[in-house]
Amino acid sequence: MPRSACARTVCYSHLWLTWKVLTVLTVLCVALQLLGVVRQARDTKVIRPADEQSATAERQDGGILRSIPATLDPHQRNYQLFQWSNGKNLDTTPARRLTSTVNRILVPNGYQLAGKASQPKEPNKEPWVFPEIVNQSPAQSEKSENVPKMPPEIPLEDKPGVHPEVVKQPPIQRQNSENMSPKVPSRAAPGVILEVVKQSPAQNQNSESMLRTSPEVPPKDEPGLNLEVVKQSPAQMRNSKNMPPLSKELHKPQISSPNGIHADSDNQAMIVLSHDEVGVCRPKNHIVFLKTHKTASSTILNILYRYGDSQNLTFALPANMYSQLYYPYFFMSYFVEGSRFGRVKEFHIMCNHMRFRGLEVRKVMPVDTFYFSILRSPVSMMESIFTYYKSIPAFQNFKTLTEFLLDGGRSFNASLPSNHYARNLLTFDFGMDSSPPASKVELDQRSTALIAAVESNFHLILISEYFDESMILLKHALCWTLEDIVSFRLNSRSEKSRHKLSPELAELVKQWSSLDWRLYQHFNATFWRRIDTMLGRAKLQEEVELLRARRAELEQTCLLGGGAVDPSKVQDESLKPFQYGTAVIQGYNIRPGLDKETHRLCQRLIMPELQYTSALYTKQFPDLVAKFKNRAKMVATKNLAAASRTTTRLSALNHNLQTRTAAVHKINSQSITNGQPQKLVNVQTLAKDSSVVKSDANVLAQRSIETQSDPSKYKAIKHNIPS
Ligand SMILES: Nc1ncnc2c1ncn2[C@@H]1O[C@H](COP(=O)(O)OS(=O)(=O)O)[C@@H](OP(=O)(O)O)[C@H]1O
Repeated sequence: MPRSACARTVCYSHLWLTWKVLTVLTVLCVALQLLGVVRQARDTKVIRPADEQSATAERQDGGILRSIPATLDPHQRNYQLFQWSNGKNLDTTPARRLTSTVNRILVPNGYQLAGKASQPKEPNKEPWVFPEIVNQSPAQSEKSENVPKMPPEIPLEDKPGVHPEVVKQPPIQRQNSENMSPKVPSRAAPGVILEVVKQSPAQNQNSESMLRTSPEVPPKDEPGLNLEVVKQSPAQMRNSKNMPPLSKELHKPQISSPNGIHADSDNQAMIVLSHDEVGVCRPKNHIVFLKTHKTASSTILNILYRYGDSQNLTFALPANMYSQLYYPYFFMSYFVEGSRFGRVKEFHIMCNHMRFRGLEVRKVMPVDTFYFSILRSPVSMMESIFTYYKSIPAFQNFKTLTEFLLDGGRSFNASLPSNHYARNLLTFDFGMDSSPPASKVELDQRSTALIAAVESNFHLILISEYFDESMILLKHALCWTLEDIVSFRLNSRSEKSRHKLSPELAELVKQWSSLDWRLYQHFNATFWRRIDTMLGRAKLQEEVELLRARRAELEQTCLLGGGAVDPSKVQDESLKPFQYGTAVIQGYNIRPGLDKETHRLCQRLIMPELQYTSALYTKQFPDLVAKFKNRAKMVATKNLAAASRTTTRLSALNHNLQTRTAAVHKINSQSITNGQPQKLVNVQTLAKDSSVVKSDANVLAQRSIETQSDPSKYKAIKHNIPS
């Protein structure tokens, strides 16, 4: 073969080989790509509901659920990954999330419980993170103009008794603006139906009951479980026979947890919450209680205060000795005293009024925090609100709630300060948009979003109408004792300031606060399902009776007259409850002659919110209180000096005035003698000067008296409502 032909053959064979290899590689690539597409499609199908829920919740809750900022510290970041991780066996609602993380409860991704660090991780339980959770969303950029940049320091020189928020408060309308309000989901609305999809097969058996109580189903047309619950009278509530019908879960086989609590085998959230890996019931000490308004929340606050106080736990108290966490602003971590500069290393309990914003709360509280709150029927709540907040613009011009409701909102201006109290207050407190939905479709979408947001941020929602039952549920959730949850009814109106609403007016309230009504209906139903799955009615009734017996015993021991009295009859001024609006808030008198220990216990049981908050603040921050007192003293001294200067000026002016008056009189009498007109105008000017100086002196003197008194009283204005 000629050399050239030989070279060509070699060359072709190489090319041929290369071509063949390339062809094989191409085919392989295409095959791999196809495989990838198929797998992705399958995965997407599996995860879509949860994905949609977390993504939609993020959009809906208007700042409660945001994407995870890269700037968060690893501790916080890990918690968030835990919160919204879309693991195969994790769920977004706290209860099921907990169920699916047995032995690793409330431990973020990658974290191991103490003493278990060396344990191998269970790969199938390792939650994986959905990419869009990590990427920052546009919603992440804070709408900071809606919240104060720093806790507004109270300049003591400023108007005494006036809460700075009254002055600085932006129109509530701004807080409800689109920026902060949850967006209505564009994709399939999350919520109950999606939850059913995500449930375990056993849970799915109960999907019928879940769907029945879904907010998608109009409550009016559905005489289901929740309505039966709602319709009960207080007398019925006390009788177990009249409790809502048992939900299906009760008929399923139950297992006993190590401490004897019965629980459904596939729904162990409550057990998991309070038990560690070896099943030991450990009292929970990291707690957030969203203190909603007019829902018996002050009674719960007292329970939490007593528990934390007796165990020397640290409360996340409002900065600057406020009584609320700068409500109605959206909560910011720096509203908490000691949260800045790492002054307080660990907070245990956060429970003062706030407008909830989960992301900010989680910056303050540890990862294993238990979140709970309480709801009350918007109907009885509205009656209470109207009496208590009578001075807000919405109610000012109406003599009765009936008149207000019959007006149908014609004179209601949502943008006026404090008017948020008048409509969908629960929704507002949970940090959501409380403006009324424009249509039934919007109501469906927004209430679904609201419920989803509450479910994803809270482990337990209690019901005020079933207060004692709620306390039993809470006791098990926190692994506390009966003694820990016993309480006296606080912040309660006397009978004479109560007005019963007719069924027709009750219907008007449900329409007026339609979001709150949906929220209440949903959680009323889930409350009873919780009872059925966690305890069973018989056990619940047994424990409720024990609780009531203990309360009766304490009432006999502690209370003079055995019960509540009107504020005018409260003997110890320091234990008088805060009075507001046209409500008459009752208090208690302690029986005399008690031993020191019992007296102390009784005193704590009846201590109203403001006084207890102030006492805890003083206990936690004695140095700051001393500073406040010093500042108050300094301001008082300054004011006194100013007042005395003014008095000196006043007497000089008076003297001057007398001299000038005498001079004017002299001129006038000469004028009269000479038959000329009097120059009275001079006298009037002098008198005016004198009265101005006098009133200045009075203001300063009053201010100095006020600032000399207890600074906590000076600042503890419970409600930020202009008088
Ligand atoms: N244990 C118990 N069970 C049932 N209801 C109770 C309980 N304790 C307090 N209350 C009632 O709760 C209303 C006061 O609620 P809050 O303390 O949340 O009010 S506040 O927002 O802190 O001002 C107030 O309601 P009204 O009396 O209707 O105004 C209280 O009577």
